[in-house]
Amino acid sequence: MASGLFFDPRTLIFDHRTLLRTAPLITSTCTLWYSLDQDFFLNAFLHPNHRTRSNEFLPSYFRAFFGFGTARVLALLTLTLTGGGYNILTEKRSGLGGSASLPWYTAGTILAASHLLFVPAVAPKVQAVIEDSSKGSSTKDLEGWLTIHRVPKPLMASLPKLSTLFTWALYLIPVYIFILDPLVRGFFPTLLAPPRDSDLFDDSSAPGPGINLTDDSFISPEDGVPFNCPSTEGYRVHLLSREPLIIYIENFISETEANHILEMSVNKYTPSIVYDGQTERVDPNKRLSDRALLDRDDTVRCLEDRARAFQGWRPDLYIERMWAQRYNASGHYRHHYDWAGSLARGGDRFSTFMVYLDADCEGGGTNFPRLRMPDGEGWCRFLECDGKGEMGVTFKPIKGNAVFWENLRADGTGYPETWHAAFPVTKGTKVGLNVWSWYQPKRRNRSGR
Ligand SMILES: O=C(O)CCC(=O)C(=O)O
Ligand SMILES: [Fe+2]
Repeated sequence: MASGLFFDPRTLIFDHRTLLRTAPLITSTCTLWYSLDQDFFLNAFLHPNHRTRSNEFLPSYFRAFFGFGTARVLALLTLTLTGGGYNILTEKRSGLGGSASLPWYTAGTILAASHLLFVPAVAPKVQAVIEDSSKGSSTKDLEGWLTIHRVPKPLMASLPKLSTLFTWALYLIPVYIFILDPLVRGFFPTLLAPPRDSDLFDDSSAPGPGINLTDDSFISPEDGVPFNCPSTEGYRVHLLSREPLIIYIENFISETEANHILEMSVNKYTPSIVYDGQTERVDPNKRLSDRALLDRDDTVRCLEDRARAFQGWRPDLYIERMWAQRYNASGHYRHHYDWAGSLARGGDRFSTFMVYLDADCEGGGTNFPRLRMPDGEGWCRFLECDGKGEMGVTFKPIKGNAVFWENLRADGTGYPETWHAAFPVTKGTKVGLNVWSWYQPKRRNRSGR
């Protein structure tokens, strides 16, 4: 369970996992540094002014130097392989959030292990220096050994060998993904902020390719069609986080409503798609589920109404047409944001209700790796509390309940903490309902009217 053990600015994921994620980078940095130092200090023996005395002195120096040197290199390599292996295993086990970093940890660890392949090449040269096999020209053997440790001559003779450099660079990438990127987003949100509303919605500018919030195949307009809602509504709310706002809602939807939606969608499912900013496609690796667009009957209109009321009938919010999402065994949705940073293009998903319509399953929790586990024991009714090495907060799918969160800050930038996933369903079926509210500020002219 995330405990804030290591580093915890602004509730990002800085805990003991952070330390373990950075471990291979730290040890491979030490190896790189050691390699640079070794090259620097041993090269002094090759200086023409020292060479004659070096030839005499080097074998005995090497006998003293080499025991410690080898132990240090092997210890660092063992730590790198252990750290790399640990990250590979945990990323594989979580199956999701680590997906982006898994190839880098794997490549870095394979490359680190491949350093052992150099042993047959370097061992005879080192042995030759130690035993002074050349009888007075041990600096030649040293030269041969150092060359193996460096980038080949035509490139940069003073750099350590490429595999050491590459190992280091490969481990840097997951550290960027998990630590540097969230840090930058957390502390400098304005760097990624879209232009101000007054710049965006200037009537004098030509309309760009926009998200069409008047398209009723996409948005559920408030069209005045009358609808009946049962009078027995009643949900209980529990505040998980104020910033970003995250509220757990018990009984957001009644059993009758949930069953009705399950029935109306049963014959309408098609494979879910992912959108990469340009195209929509089915990608079972990222998202394995089926989805069904819901007709706007009384039950659905009641839910739209409930979602609007829950958000204080906030102006400029538009409820997206609702989709049921069905996950069978091994169904999942990898970590993602529901927001797209698309305010500039006409709107963005301001908030999400993740409603559990059916939860006759094992697994399938909704995971937020960048949230901190709240303290109260009471949360264990709704959250996975047994740890299992997972990160952040995982909501258990419970029929009728919902998780509500706001995706956007007041300035329109997305919250990095809302990075979330549907963990794989391991048994049975889970059906979720997405209720997304789009935000589109009213167009203003340049004078701000
Ligand atoms: O099913 C879940 O737990 C989350 C689904 C989700 O994040 C989505 O559909 O955007
Ligand atoms: Fe989502």
